[in-house]
Amino acid sequence: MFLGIDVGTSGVKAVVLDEAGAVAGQGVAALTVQRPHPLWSEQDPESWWMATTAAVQAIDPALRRSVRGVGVAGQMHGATLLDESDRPLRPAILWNDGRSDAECTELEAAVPALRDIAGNIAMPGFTAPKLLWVRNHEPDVFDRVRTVLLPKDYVRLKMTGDKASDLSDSAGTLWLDVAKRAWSAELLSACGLDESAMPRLFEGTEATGTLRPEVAELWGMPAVPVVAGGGDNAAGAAGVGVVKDGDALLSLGTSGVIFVATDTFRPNPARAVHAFCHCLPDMWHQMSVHLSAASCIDWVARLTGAAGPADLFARAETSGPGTGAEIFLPYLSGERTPHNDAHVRGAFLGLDNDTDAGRLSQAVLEGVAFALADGLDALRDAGTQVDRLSVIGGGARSGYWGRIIASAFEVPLVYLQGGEVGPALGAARLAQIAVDGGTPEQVCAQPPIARQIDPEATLVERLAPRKAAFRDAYPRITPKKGQ
Ligand SMILES: Nc1ncnc2c1ncn2[C@@H]1O[C@H](COP(=O)(O)OP(=O)(O)O)[C@@H](O)[C@H]1O
Ligand SMILES: O=C(CO)[C@@H](O)[C@H](O)COP(=O)(O)O
Repeated sequence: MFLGIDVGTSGVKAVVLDEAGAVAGQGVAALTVQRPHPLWSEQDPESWWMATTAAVQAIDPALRRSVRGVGVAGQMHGATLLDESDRPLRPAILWNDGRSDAECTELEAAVPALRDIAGNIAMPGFTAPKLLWVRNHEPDVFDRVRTVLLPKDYVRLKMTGDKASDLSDSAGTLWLDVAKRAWSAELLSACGLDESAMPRLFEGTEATGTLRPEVAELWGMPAVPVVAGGGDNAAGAAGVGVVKDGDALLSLGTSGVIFVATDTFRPNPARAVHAFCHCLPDMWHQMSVHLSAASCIDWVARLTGAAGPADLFARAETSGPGTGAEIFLPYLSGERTPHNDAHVRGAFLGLDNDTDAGRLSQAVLEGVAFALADGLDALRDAGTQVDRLSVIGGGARSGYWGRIIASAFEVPLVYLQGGEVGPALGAARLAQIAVDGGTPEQVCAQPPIARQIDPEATLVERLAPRKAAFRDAYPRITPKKGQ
């Protein structure tokens, strides 16, 4: 048995895989996001640790006793700043925090080679500009920073006592030389840091330490090896067999992500396409990243008084896809791909006297699909072909949303067993490689197909003018780009 842990934004998911690689048990524990000021998005690192323990303890004790290795995955980019005693100095600044726009400009000016080394535009979601923001705005905190960790690596520190990370997650800091798979002294020094503040780097398939005896006892399992794991998207890719050049997935978590595995480092920062290491050796990936995807489901459910995602989908279905006048722009936290705009905010357009909760809900499902379709186009403009997508994340629970997305993309969607908990599944598979051996192709093979959703000709036709109206709307709602 192998345990995989995913420190997501909405909650921690823990799964146990059996010898055949199937999900034998799982536990979840919710997390909340704090937004004390406009543009800010934070979580308390201690809440990750408490939720991780709760999620693991929710798994059947008999399964836990059989665990032979643990893998960790998690939300990327979050700046977790520790003092000399490894205590958090402030709440972690998350991947969807937009406060560090000015510091992105500062960083690009300080290191003209940044886009070549890091493979990406400096965007506020990444870790490096957040550190510059702390240096500029909270110098007392900055002076006391001894270690910077990513969310899953803070949980690892609590699990094993080791400061370690994998390359897929570390690439999202903007301090990694992504081609060389090593920290870049030049990028670190532009933020007043050096390698002594950074965790040791491992491939995602390598063990980084062993569960501390007191944690093993708390979790009811042996003191087993802990593997490096991956950022949630790369680990999700390992979970659903996105391991060869050109394999692709769509993640419908708090964020929406289109991830394409590549066998070489192919930076193409135009239109905010990301290029990072994969969590598998000698592999990289490209991504389009959308800051609000399934989170919009929870948001509109709250707004319209729906009981939760399932109720929301039932309401949306009553109005039917592609029929309303309403258009939704899902930029509740700003957007990365393709706009790189931390300041844009969401909007509903085309409201009329017939607008009701069902039509608003339907517009939200379509608006997220159109934003993701913009990301797919950005990847295609970067020369990347996508012929089909495996779906992972909580949003994979809805076939109705899948119909809308497949037709907005004009690309088939494949749903694989365990896809809803893909990053945790992948983390467990990486632990299996570290403990039992085997190649990524063998251990991280594609799970059995649960269903496939193809584009529907009539829906493609109905959505096309709505997608065009969506695209026209962005310049009109943002003074920055629309002037
Ligand atoms: N039945 C459902 N249909 C569609 N989406 C759902 C359903 N149940 C939960 N979700 C969505 O799943 C999201 C959480 O997905 P998850 O992959 O766990 O995100 P994260 O990793 O960011 O925490 C929630 O925002 C919620 O809207
Ligand atoms: O910022 C990114 C990727 O660059 C996000 O994908 C985060 O990694 C958060 O993931 P979820 O919580 O939505 O799974």
